[in-house]
Amino acid sequence: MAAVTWRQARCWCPSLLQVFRFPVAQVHLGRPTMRASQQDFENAMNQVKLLKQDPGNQVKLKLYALYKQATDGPCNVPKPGVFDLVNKAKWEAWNALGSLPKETARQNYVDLVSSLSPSSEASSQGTHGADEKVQESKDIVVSSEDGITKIMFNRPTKKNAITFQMYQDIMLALKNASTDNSAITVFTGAGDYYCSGNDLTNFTSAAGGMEEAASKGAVVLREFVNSFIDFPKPLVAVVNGPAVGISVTLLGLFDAVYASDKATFHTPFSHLGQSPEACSSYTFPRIMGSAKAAEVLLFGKKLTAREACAHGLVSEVFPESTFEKEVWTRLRAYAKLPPNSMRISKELIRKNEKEKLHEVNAEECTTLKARWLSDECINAIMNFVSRKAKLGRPQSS
Ligand SMILES: CCCCCCCCCC/C=C/CC(=O)SCCNC(=O)CCNC(=O)[C@H](O)C(C)(C)COP(=O)(O)OP(=O)(O)OC[C@H]1O[C@@H](n2cnc3c(N)ncnc32)[C@H](O)[C@@H]1OP(=O)(O)O
Repeated sequence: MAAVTWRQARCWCPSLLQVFRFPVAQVHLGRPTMRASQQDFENAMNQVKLLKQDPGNQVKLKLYALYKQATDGPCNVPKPGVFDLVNKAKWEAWNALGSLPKETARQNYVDLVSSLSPSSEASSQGTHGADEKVQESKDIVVSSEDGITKIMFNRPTKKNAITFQMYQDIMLALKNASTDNSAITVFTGAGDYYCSGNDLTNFTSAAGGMEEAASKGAVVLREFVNSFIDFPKPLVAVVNGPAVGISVTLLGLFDAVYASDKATFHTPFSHLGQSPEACSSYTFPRIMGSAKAAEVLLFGKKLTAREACAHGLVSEVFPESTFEKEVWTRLRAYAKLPPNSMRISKELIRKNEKEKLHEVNAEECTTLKARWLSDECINAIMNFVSRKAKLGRPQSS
């Protein structure tokens, strides 16, 4: 429906840059709380006016929506009538942003404008079209095809363990995916593992002392998990093999989890002297009941894919031989569903617990920061680094 309306709108009004006037003078912004400052935002608005090439109607609609969200907040004006095609298309684009925070909208606006400017056209961020790589980074590969943005852990020789840089790349990928043309976003892993969790050398290789690394780690982790809590589109995990640590706990924030029958789910936090993250101290008991969650989070009980499915963490398990084919066929069909409807439904589902999730995330990060400085954790990491310990093997003291 939206596409038809938009096509009609385009016929009626070829120059939508004129229709979407960006009222710079009317901007009243609060104190910026994220990275894009008011100045960045205003610069971006000016940059839009200087664009040499028409960015296309889709992009202009997106810019309009982000601008309105950043300045006025969520759309709460009446929907224009069916014959007011242009304003209806603008309203729909704005409304689709749901309760996206003003600061995030402002940041996304700045990012989108910067991706349109000539200097960044050749940069690594790409243009979010169909079937193309949209983000180049060594260990996180992002591509977009058939309405699906795929974010792939791509460090198979290290079982896709997540480095500090990969946390940053994933946050950027999610930010881009939240406003790109795709309907759904999918995480998966390259090679035999889905992901072996946090790279245990993140802390040992960090510059500065442990105290500094732990403080930085807590900040990065909080921001990282926030980007999953706030992600507005359907988020799906295609778990192709074993998953460990944070790659498991994050699944509680996904909308659907499809697993190969060779996948396993392991959260060995006590073995590592650590504590749960990614809101799992809240989501896991809700998903699987407190008794099973305790086994998993306190005692590090590894779940098979079928067990994880029986306990509600996994949506469906597929035989390894047909896993990729079946899952991607299904996802391509899901990606054809009306995107606004999916976003709005997700927002309804998440709305009532978003605040709680942010609260839990903050508390888990504070707790983890202290854990990372504990002897229990430092010993466990040193044992791993010096090859004395691996999951499943008894730990030396
Ligand atoms: C400045 C600080 C910035 C911090 C940024 C934010 C921090 C956020 C932290 C969030 C907290 C998350 C908690 C967790 O995720 S806990 C889980 C951590 N993961 C593990 O404990 C897994 C450790 N790995 C293993 O036990 C085994 O490797 C394995 C996964 C069971 C696989 O065993 P297998 O025998 O099949 O294979 P190898 O052991 O030979 O592995 C191949 C190589 O991969 C390296 N590897 C694997 N996993 C990790 C890992 N998690 N961290 C670092 N390296 C890993 C392994 O060492 C091998 O490397 P090699 O070939 O060079 O020896």
